[in-house]
Amino acid sequence: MIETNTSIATDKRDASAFDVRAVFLRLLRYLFRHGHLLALAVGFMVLTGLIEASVAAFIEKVLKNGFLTGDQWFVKWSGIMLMVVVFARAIFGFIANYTMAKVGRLVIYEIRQDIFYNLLRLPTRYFDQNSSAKNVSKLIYDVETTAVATTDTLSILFKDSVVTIGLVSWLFYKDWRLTLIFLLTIPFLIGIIRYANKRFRRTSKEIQDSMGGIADTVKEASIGHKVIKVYGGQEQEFENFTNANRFNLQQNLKRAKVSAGIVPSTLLLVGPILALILYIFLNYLREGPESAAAFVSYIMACLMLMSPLKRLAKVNEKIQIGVTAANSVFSVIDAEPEQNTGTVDYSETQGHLRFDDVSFCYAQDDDQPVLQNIDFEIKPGERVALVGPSGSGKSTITSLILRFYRPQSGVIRLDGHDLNDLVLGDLRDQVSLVSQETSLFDDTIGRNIMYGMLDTYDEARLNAAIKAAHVDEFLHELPLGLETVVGEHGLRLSGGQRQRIAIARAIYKDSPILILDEATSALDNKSERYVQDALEALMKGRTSLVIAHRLSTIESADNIVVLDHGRIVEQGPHKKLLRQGGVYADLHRAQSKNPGKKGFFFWNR
Ligand SMILES: Nc1ncnc2c1ncn2[C@@H]1O[C@H](COP(=O)(O)OP(=O)(O)OP(=O)(O)O)[C@@H](O)[C@H]1O
Repeated sequence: MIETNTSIATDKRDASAFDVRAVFLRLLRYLFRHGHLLALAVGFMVLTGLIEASVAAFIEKVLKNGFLTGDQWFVKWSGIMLMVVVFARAIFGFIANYTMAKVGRLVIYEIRQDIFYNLLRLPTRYFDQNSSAKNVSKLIYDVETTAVATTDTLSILFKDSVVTIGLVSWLFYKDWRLTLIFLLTIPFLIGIIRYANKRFRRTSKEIQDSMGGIADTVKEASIGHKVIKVYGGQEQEFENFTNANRFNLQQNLKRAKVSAGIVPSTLLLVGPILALILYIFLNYLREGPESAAAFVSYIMACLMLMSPLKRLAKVNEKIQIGVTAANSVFSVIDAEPEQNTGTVDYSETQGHLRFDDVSFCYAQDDDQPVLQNIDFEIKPGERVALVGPSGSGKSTITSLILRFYRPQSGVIRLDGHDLNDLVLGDLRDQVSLVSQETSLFDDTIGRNIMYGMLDTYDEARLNAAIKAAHVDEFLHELPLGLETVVGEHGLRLSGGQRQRIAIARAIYKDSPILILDEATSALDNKSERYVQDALEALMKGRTSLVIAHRLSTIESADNIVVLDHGRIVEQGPHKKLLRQGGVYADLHRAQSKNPGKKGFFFWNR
């Protein structure tokens, strides 16, 4: 929650720090991709506007030709004329509204496509800094707001402008002096709009951020619902949610106040002017019955002008809302994707990995690097184990191999090539990862095992992976077998079952380099033995980097790299390290006395 508040506070300062014009033009470019539809919508809006604007003239005709002079032709045909006009208005209105809505939906579709396309290519750092809930909020709320506000703006600009121009022309035609008086209100209207603009831009940005805050809290409460129950965190979570929800309410109320204030302010301006017009008409222009028709038509036109004028007065609100949401949306589309400048096309690695004096920190301004002067190698087919207390940098080393991050200094080489020189996709094709958090997708077991490799479907290979990872042991108990959908994050499976699916995925991928991070931690003893056997077989002949908290599983490793505080404190095979009598030997002794303990709780510092 503290984080949410902080980010909101930071964003407050940036609320208007973007180029509104540039964002608006960019938004228009999305609309102009559907130029033909837009032209159709605008064309019919103009026609609809013209029809609406002609109502005042028609009323005058009805009063004059119908009531005063009793023109027979008019009396006979006026009903039909009215019907034709109403029908035309209905049909034109339908075409205009539907086509504009279609343009809006297409823009929403395309912006979402662009966001998600880039999201899949963003560097890991982006996800470290932006919560998934905020991304969801941008994709759903901000995109919708952007497109709806933009299409609404266009509708107002084209239809209401035509109605306004039509009615104002009619007013000028009837009496240009009175109309000039009426138009005196315009500069004041512009003043009100300018004031509202500023407020809107700020509150719109804050509303978007508060939506992200709400999404964050709900996501955390859903994912952590068990912890919340066990530790009685309901009150704390509810308080977090209340804060986010209240902030959202406050910002919405601020916006509503400005929004609700615009129309009354315009009415306060226009009211006295209308009274003045009434006074002038009744006192100076009242000449015979014809002037009554002209007066009714004139006042009608003035009153009819109110609605489009009000909407035009609020068009800036729409633009501000749309542009602010668009700015948030474009920030994801513009976020720089992972650097993939490598040119070495390297699809057949021998699996020789080497760290040369590698140092790394997550944030540039960190005083203490997370990894310092890391030097070790894994020759083709070798197995190297990383051990060390929690936070010593083991997972970070695996992240660097997969190039989720780049080291600040030193070089990591694969078969002599700097990893940065390799084509990113090629590098990752060479590596399989089974990590602590098993990432399963809400899809079937079969598709989870072949994730990203569906085009390589090979039944025999799939069955072999299922067998080797002991997935078959629980598969036959599931009525739908491989077609069983695992639920979000695989929540409908046990931890051990999830991990076996992840191992099967790695086996199916059959890549020359393996990274196993706590690969068997979620398995019971029986399954673990089976899986350990499967992994042993799998690791044979492959370059493997294993992070295991139980030393018993890595005794046979070719090299054991012992880390502490991001530095290698010793390395060598199991026996050598025991003989050396250093930290590894201490740890081994401690774990032998407490075979149940898996972690480095008693790490000797
Ligand atoms: N994405 C990140 N952003 C900033 N700091 C991070 C990030 N990931 C890890 N760290 C920090 O880097 C250090 C090393 O973390 P790492 O996950 O590599 O340790 P580890 O040895 O794998 O720990 P464990 O055994 O608990 O998994 C820790 O201090 C951690 O707080």
